Amino acid sequence: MTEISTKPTREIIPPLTSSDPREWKSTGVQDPRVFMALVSCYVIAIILEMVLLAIHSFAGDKEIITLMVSCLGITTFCMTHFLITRKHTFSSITMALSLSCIAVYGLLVNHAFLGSTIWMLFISPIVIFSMGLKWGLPVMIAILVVACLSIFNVTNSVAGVYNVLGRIREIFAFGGSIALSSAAYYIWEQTYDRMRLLTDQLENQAGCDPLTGLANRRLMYQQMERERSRALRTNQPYTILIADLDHFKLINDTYGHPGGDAALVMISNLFNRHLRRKDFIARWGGEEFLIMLGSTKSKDAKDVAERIRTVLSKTPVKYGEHSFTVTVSVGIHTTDMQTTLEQEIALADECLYQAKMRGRNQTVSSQTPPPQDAIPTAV
Ligand SMILES: Nc1nc2c(ncn2[C@@H]2O[C@H](COP(=O)(O)OP(=O)(O)OP(=O)(O)O)[C@@H](O)[C@H]2O)c(=O)[nH]1
Repeated sequence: MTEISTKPTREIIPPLTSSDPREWKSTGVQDPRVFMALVSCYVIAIILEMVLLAIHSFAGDKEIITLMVSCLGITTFCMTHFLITRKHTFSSITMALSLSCIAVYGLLVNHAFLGSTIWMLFISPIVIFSMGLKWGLPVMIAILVVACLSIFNVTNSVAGVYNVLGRIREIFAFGGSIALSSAAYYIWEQTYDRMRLLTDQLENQAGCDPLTGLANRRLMYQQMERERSRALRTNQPYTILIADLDHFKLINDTYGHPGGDAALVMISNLFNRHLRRKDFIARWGGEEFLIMLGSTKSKDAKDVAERIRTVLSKTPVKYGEHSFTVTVSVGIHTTDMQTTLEQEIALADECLYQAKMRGRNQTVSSQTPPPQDAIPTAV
């Protein structure tokens, strides 16, 4: 008996919006909640810096005031960049690196800037979550090495107040924040990947026809809407084919419902094999398929439909010891970008009806001139 595969025969494209920081680099932050969370981080950093600035202004320490004003300027610049582009990688890395430099500078040059390395504890999560473990961890280790060299080379009066144990403690805390951030990132990545896999599986199941593994109507509408926006943007027309198997009731009556199912699976796989990966195909109804050919003009679409029709009529369906052929009628409509998607589907359906009326096992396009005998002759 023909083996019935219930595996999806083609990859279902997941929605574009993502909460995965690994994708923000190219798409920018799409999720409004994540966007607001990141903006809040910048606002909190600005408030903290303003409070520190106010305290040091009160104390009248000019050098620290200059450092705090620099921090404030950098954070404001990074937040503005993020608000405009919605991409946070550049902003967070700029902020993390420049604040590290200021912290190290404060430690080395300004002896009163005690505890500046404490601020570096915030830098590890920002860098690791922005760049990922692959790049973030080496960057953080490099910053840690610089911090070690700096903190143990302090020759000014800080050295007196800041004993060796204190320095070791600060470096240990900084190293600990790197280790903790890396572990948190790793756990998050594993959990996110697992969740993403499960979500994709659920989405696939919700959008798939269980028998053939093709997209169902719901998913097909989403894919068609996406292709339609692309076509309107690029001004490249797409074509809709509606293919309906001929006399399928007879096949069910002759070979039973399982025989009909085997034919549907074999035909779906055949359609898939003869279409490009960028074309969309769905099981539109019982023995009806809707195919959307992206960037395809009427003439080329007609060739594709003819090729599918011919191949199908020559390929026998094997079911147990039975072997039989199935034919298909196809309605074709190429968009003129003026009508709605529903109207275009209706026009392709009208062509399918014409193909059935003209005797089945044929293709009819809305651009095909009607047969000679249908044109009334002038008297
Ligand atoms: N085996 C099987 N049959 C199905 C499935 N869905 C619909 N059908 C059958 O497909 C047949 C469609 O019959 P009709 O609508 O009369 O069309 P037809 O016999 O193909 O005739 P034309 O379309 O006019 O050529 C019905 O017998 C349905 O039971 C399915 O999932 N599996």
